[in-house]
Amino acid sequence: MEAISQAVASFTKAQNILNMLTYLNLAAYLWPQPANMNIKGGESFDFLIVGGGTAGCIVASNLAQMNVSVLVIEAGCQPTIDTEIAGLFPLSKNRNFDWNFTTVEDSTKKYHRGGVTEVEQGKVLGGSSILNYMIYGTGNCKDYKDWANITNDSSWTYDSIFPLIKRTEKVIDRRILQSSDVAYHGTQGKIALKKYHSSTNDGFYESYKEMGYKVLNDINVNNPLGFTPAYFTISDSIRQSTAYGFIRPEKDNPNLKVMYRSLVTKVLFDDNKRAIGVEVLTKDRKTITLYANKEVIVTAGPFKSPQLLMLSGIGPQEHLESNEIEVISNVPVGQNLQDHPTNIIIHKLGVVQPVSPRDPHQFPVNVMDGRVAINKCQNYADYQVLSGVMTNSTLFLEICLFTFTFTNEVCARILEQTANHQVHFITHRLLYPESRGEVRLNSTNPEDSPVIDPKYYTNENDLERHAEYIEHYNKIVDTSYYKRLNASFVDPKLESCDGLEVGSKAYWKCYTIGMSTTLHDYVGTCAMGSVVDSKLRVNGVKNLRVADSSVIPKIIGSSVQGAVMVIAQKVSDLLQKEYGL
Ligand SMILES: Cc1cc2nc3c(=O)[nH]c(=O)nc-3n(C[C@H](O)[C@H](O)[C@H](O)COP(=O)(O)OP(=O)(O)OC[C@H]3O[C@@H](n4cnc5c(N)ncnc54)[C@H](O)[C@@H]3O)c2cc1C
Repeated sequence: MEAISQAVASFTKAQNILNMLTYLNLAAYLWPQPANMNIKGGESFDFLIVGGGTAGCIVASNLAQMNVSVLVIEAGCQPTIDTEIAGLFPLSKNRNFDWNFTTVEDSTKKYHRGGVTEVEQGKVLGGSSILNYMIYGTGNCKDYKDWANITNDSSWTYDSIFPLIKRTEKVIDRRILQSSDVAYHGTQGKIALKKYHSSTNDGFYESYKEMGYKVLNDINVNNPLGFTPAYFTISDSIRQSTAYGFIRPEKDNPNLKVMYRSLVTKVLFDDNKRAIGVEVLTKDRKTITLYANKEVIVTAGPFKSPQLLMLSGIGPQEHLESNEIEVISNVPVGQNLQDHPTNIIIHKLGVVQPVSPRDPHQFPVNVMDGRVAINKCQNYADYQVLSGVMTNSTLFLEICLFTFTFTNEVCARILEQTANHQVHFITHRLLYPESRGEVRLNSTNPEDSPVIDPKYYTNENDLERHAEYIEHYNKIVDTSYYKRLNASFVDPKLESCDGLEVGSKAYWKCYTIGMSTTLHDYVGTCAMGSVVDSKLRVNGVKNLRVADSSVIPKIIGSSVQGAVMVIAQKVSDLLQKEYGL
């Protein structure tokens, strides 16, 4: 426990130093200057963008280049300098640019601080692309075929959206650029993508080959299954947030204005249910009204977009009426919440390693990305494994305690068993969960957090499948490389699994729940096909769209930020066409 106290103390100290840096706002020159002082209530803009997050920055930048006036209203601040340094991402948690949400009490989070999931979400220009883990993926053909089927709109198939992926990406990885895999990526976009190649991982790739999996230069629609170095939204050690990639180059564009620390509290409608503007609680706590000549675009993320719609009268009738909100459109806002249930697995490697110093400019682990299908004829994965070697127990504790918020006891028990050894740190995700959670209003106060209930594993199949897949992956401990390393699975000795034989089916089920966590891939709460149509227009009203992670109707088979960027590019094209811009 002494190691835990030390880790907590050094983590807190580092965060305090960074918080002091935040006040100096050293990176302010990179971003649009705050328009707060110049904007008075009653003003109008062609487009109002609610939330300058991952999607909002792309939409705002695209529209501003089309010669229309665009106002981004962002609840958070300008990005601080430390958020740009890729390796500092674990320190972003619980800072003032995180909404600091928590889920309802959750029986799958018994071994987490507070018995809940701490849900991080960016409250800053760039949104969650400022504090995410920078792993990049766009899903596979099946994902977009599912979206096209749900919306009955073939413009969502992979072939149709590939130009949007290509337009966003700027692959800078030399091995991809020199291979035929480059055909599946963009090289001229605004989000630079890099892979970390490291000989440390060679033995693991040997193990994967021995298990019958492909080791690939790249995972893409041509080669959807196998293991490869993960893509990161990092270039020259700098996080490639959408604020950095899309807004920074437009910072002096007179068409683009940004209000910071300003919370949109309501979308306003005329008698014909046409969205005409928004009500805003400004930084100095004045309530003002701003108008949209053309449309209001909501890009406030998977929790705040549904909350704002419900506060504005768009949502499930019964829930709105119970909150005494006048119903403008009765649609299932807040339902259909999805995330990839994620599990942590630790393998102790028989390699003793002196603590290696950390380089804040590098992602702290060389991550391998694996996509595995149980049925080898299937062309999409059932589970994804993101893993890498940790050579530093301080880093392990930081990730265990703060990133994944396991209890001190669980982290200490793992540490005891792995002291001074390298560990293979594995995150194992169920890619296609069937459970559906929900987001509800806590109250009619827009400053309150919404109620978040992910309902992980409430569909029995999810638990059965995830436990089976974890057992399936864990067979890696029988490979020659693992034997040579004298490597072994670390049992976290969860009280709820007492008496179960390690490796038995019952054990894996118990383990799956006990060690479950999240990588924050929340989607689906204003889903296409039910809340919005395939052109992202909110059903039952006019001139209002939602265009962020919340419109994803079915979660994709990879990390989600690439798909969020696709959605933002798509809505920009739709607006350009519809308004002849
Ligand atoms: C900690 C973390 C790690 C992650 N890691 C990865 C990863 O490695 N790879 C990956 O692909 N995905 C990852 N994700 C998920 C991915 O980052 C998100 O899915 C994506 O960024 C969501 O984009 P968005 O535009 O929907 O919302 P956001 O980017 O969250 O943007 C919403 C914006 O709206 C603002 N806002 C909200 N309400 C209001 C309001 N009422 N008024 C004004 N402004 C408002 C917010 O402050 C925010 O800036 C991670 C997410 C988190 C939180």
